Amino acid sequence: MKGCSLLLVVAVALVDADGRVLLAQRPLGKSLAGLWEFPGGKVQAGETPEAALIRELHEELGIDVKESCLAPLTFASHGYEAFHLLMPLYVCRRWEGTVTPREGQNLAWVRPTRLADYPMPPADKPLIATLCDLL
Ligand SMILES: Nc1nc2c([nH]c(=O)n2[C@H]2C[C@H](O)[C@@H](COP(=O)(O)OP(=O)(O)OP(=O)(O)O)O2)c(=O)[nH]1
Repeated sequence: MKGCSLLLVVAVALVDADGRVLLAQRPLGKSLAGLWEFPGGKVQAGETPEAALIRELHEELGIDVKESCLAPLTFASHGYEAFHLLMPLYVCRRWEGTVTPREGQNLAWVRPTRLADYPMPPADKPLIATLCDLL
């Protein structure tokens, strides 16, 4: 394939005490607007995936997560038009603070078996089965 750039994005399945997973709706004006995704974002140059995730969770949701509370779960690999997305998905059941939509995004706590009710980016759809099996 010619000129395919790899984009590294890190994301997390935050799981609450009832076993529900947090989804965030992508705001209007962004790519994939309106779709429901796992919190996270792009890994910046010089950053580890874990550090990027901890930073994004603080910025987007106002929570503090320790690296030891992040466990690798699975990953997405998906070819979008403009780039190929490689997205490790961690699981996290422990954090400090209250989940708050700091960027005005809609949030939903969703049972794994109901994830398919929420329209997600194409990269995320194959992750649902794994979440149902492993959470
Ligand atoms: N955080 C997150 N991003 C996802 C998921 N699924 C998926 O395809 N993505 C894509 C959407 C974006 O192209 C990229 C994440 O970029 P980002 O969230 O940090 O940046 P952004 O909204 O400004 O993205 P963009 O408008 O520049 O495309 O990964 C997901 O479950 N969580």
